[in-house]
Amino acid sequence: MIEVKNLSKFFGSTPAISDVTFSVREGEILGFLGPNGAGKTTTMRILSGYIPATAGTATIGEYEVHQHSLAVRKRIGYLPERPPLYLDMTVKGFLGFVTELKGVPRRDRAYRVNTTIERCFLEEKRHTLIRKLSKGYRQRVGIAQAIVHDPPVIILDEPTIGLDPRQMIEVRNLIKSLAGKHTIILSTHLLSEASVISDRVTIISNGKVVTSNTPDHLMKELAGGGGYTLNVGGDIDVVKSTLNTLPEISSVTVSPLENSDRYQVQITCVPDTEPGDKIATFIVNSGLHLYEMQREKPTLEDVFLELTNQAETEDANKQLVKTNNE
Ligand SMILES: Nc1ncnc2c1ncn2[C@@H]1O[C@H](COP(=O)(O)OP(=O)(O)OP(=O)(O)O)[C@@H](O)[C@H]1O
Repeated sequence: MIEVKNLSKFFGSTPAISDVTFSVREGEILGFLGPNGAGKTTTMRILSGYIPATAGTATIGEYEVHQHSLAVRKRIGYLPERPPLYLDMTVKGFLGFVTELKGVPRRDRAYRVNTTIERCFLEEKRHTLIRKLSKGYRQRVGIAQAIVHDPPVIILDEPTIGLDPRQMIEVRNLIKSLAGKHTIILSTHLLSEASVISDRVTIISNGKVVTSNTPDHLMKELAGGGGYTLNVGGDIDVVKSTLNTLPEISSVTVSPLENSDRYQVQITCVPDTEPGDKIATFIVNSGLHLYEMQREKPTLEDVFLELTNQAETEDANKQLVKTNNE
């Protein structure tokens, strides 16, 4: 549905994004995740037809966004970081006005406004002036203005920024309820947000895509299979070498616990394996006491920090080589 190929944007001689490539399938939610200044807003603005790219292409359906910016604007709903709301209008009045701007035929306007008010849970605020709404409600109106013309594609730039935790959950649930019928790109600097809402996550750092995958795959493939921490008693030497031969285990470290005859055993697993039962049975059958066993799973947070740090270090190294060569 959305194909972005080798997209770059320079502001003067500074690249905001370089060679950005990713795609989004129909009905999917893609989380576009990156730290501040990574290039998220720049990419969203190019996709929405607001600014041209310096190089590369972006297509929405069959339309290249720059060549067919009018056709593209009809097919997308865009929520910029700061939603363009008219504070002196009521929710209903404003959404009616947006349907006019977006070229919705007159006969369909009331229906579109009413359905959107319902979908965005704005019924009780329908006649309220926007200036009197809380930030959470304003954000819902921002999303409502993006979807009121029923576009197949929705682009949301940091939709929960500045909201309190309850409002964040409400807005996230609203976004999730839009998937399937719409294809959604959502930019965020919040890892937890990207992983709970998105079907797939594209991580961007320093203007470059670092990786794209499902939240589950990112954890499994990039942070390894995690492991187990055990607290055991008995003749540890007997099991240490044999544990190592289990195909699901990549390493075993044993350290004696202070003031005790017990040991802490740290086991690292091969990705995509869950050998917990096997390990426990093995320890107990070997005549050892198993006092405690804990699964240590890598978090997406670990992956994110590792990937964005790697990208920054690589960029810094390249810059150093360039400076040394000059
Ligand atoms: N109009 C502009 N002129 C000059 N530089 C810009 C402009 N817009 C963005 N940049 C630069 O491009 C880079 C990417 O900015 P962008 O706003 O796309 O990042 P972001 O990931 O959306 O960050 P944030 O989460 O802080 O909004 C930054 O270094 C920024 O300073």
